[in-house]
Amino acid sequence: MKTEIRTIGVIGAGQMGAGIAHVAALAGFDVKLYDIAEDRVAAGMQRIEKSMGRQLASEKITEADKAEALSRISGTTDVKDLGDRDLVIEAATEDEAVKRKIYREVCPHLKPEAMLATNTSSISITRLAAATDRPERFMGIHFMNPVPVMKLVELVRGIATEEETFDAAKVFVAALDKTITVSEDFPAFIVNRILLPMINEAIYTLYEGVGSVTSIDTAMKLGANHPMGPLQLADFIGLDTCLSIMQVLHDGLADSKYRPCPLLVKYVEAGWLGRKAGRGFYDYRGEEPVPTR
Ligand SMILES: CC(=O)CC(=O)SCCNC(=O)CCNC(=O)[C@H](O)C(C)(C)COP(=O)(O)OP(=O)(O)OC[C@H]1O[C@@H](n2cnc3c(N)ncnc32)[C@H](O)[C@@H]1OP(=O)(O)O
Ligand SMILES: NC(=O)C1=CN([C@@H]2O[C@H](COP(=O)(O)OP(=O)(O)OC[C@H]3O[C@@H](n4cnc5c(N)ncnc54)[C@H](OP(=O)(O)O)[C@@H]3O)[C@@H](O)[C@H]2O)C=CC1
Repeated sequence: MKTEIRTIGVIGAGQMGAGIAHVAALAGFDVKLYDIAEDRVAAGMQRIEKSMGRQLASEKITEADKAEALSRISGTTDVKDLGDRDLVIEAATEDEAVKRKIYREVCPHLKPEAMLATNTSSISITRLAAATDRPERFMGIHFMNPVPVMKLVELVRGIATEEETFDAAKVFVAALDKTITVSEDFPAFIVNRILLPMINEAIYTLYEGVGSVTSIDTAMKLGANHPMGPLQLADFIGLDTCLSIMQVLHDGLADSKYRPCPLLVKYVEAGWLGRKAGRGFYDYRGEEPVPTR
């Protein structure tokens, strides 16, 4: 069944869902942004407006581009509104139970030929596909944060993903002017298999008192030319997402080297989830970010 993608649904209006809606609308696709609560959808729409404002300010887009793109995005809390979509991308919380529940709710409303994809950072595509009614038209389309800026999209096929699904995804990602890399379906794929253990090691470096928040981030920004320090990046990603990815690696690869740092667990238990919670390894509630330890 050949899939021509013209209309997009995005599930989850958080930082990634909003970013995916942003780039798809700018590329000319009609987008419906779904979340469970009106205030979440509204927050996602505001995030998109702000992010397009940055691109306007730096003359990456024109006022007309912004206005046309925003007119292509509509928000909804009614899952039935996704029934006319050619491709639905799930970008909800990195929690397998949440994702599986979403698929059970959404699939009965989708067109038979619609594709369903997940922006998961780490979870088995094959296992998630088995929770849908369309494993042959399901795959991982993994954007990077922040979506409007990062060139990479990681494509991951499940064991049942059909070739025309993969082909349609490649055409869609190319239309967004993104570059793909293809990962096999193993825990955390390529980017996060390499990046998150580095972030986890930075948290261990802090936990063991080898360095402070400032000295660790300065070391990697100036010593390894990273654009963000690893602790700053962890806050940017979200400490709950970082912990989920480490748990997927630890459980999936059964190697103690992936055990999440106890300090990361503590921060998540405290609700200090990073930028999105106002506080993580840095406190973002003042003028400038201030280390929290
Ligand atoms: C967890 C997963 O599953 C996978 C992942 O995503 S892992 C995380 C991958 N992402 C990274 O590693 C990001 C690392 N950080 C960076 O690349 C940079 O710090 C950054 C691009 C985020 C910001 O760059 P910077 O030079 O420090 O700041 P700044 O100059 O303000 O921004 C550069 C551009 O990015 C844009 N930008 C910055 N932050 C942004 C955001 N949160 N959302 C949208 N655009 C943003 C700015 O508007 C600016 O765009 P223009 O050129 O159009 O003006
Ligand atoms: N953060 C990052 O740097 C990256 C994350 N990802 C992946 O993208 C996905 C989203 O991450 P991110 O945007 O950071 O997460 P966020 O926590 O920012 O956003 C998740 C969104 O999903 C919503 N949500 C929760 N449950 C449901 C549901 N049942 N139906 C619809 N929406 C729901 C949340 O609402 P509420 O807040 O009310 O729970 C929230 O708005 C995850 O799978 C993550 O691993 C991929 C690349 C990078």
